[in-house]
Amino acid sequence: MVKEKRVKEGIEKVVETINDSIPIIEWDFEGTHYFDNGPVTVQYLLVLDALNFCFGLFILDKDLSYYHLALGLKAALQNDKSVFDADCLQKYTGSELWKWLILPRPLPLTDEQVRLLRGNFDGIASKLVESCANPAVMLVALPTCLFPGFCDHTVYKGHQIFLYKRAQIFASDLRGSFKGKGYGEFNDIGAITIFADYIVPAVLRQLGVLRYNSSLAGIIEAKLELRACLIYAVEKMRELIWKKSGKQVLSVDLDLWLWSIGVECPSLQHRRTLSTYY
Ligand SMILES: Nc1nc2c(c(CN[C@H]3C=C[C@H](O)[C@@H]3O)cn2[C@@H]2O[C@H](COP(=O)(O)O)[C@@H](O)[C@H]2O)c(=O)[nH]1
Repeated sequence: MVKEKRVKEGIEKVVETINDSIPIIEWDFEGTHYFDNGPVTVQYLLVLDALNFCFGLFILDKDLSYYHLALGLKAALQNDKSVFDADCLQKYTGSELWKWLILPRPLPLTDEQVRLLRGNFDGIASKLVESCANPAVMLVALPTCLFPGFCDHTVYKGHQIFLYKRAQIFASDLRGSFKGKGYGEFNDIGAITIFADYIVPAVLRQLGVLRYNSSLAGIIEAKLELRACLIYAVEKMRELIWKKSGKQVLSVDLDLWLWSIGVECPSLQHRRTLSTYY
């Protein structure tokens, strides 16, 4: 599916176009996220990223997107500051969730989403963050241990592959939201890779880095390969920028740039994916 020489050519072209540095996109450029500079924001982000999947289910409903989730949770929190307390989270049912998110219609699979929220949640997300010495690495490791819904790994041709999209987004969201301070202070953010969803591979395809036949997107194995190739290509892109200019760009910044291109390009062709992992 991916030819290394072509990937290399595609990456060289992109790096040349952006003049060895990536366009800086501000976190929450859309203005959709809750922020109060304290532990409630951490709780909000953990709940958000626990549910940050399976918008692919709304394949028949183009009006619903990630933004409905971010805004719905924000509105719920503005209405009641205790809405994400652990004892409340324990009680929600799937059908309660969609009413609570003020969505125009019921969401499929919400019972599964709520089950994942309950997970091993023993209360306070900010304490989880405070307990991590190397926050980025630990914040990917801990949720994947504590919450089965974050365990975005699979076996591929006899090898276990770890992608951990949503756990990594949680760490990156903390950093972005708190602007690198307090709960968002990370000394190891460089350890995080790009977040392998179904939008950024399509952006890299549009930019000429990845080439694939869109009919492949229906096959589970091909989807996994695509997500893995995305991570590979972005690591190569960072490497090339480093070699050419000595600049150390972060995958989280590359992600935000590429993701923002994807969500702001209505003509971008990507298949939404039915998965609780991404
Ligand atoms: N690679 C990558 N994928 C991301 C995000 C985010 C959230 N980023 C926010 C955080 C701060 C920023 O300002 C952004 O607002 C969501 N997604 C994924 O996209 C898909 C949305 O599909 P649709 O249902 O069509 O809206 C879905 O799989 C969702 O999990 C990201 O950052 N990177």
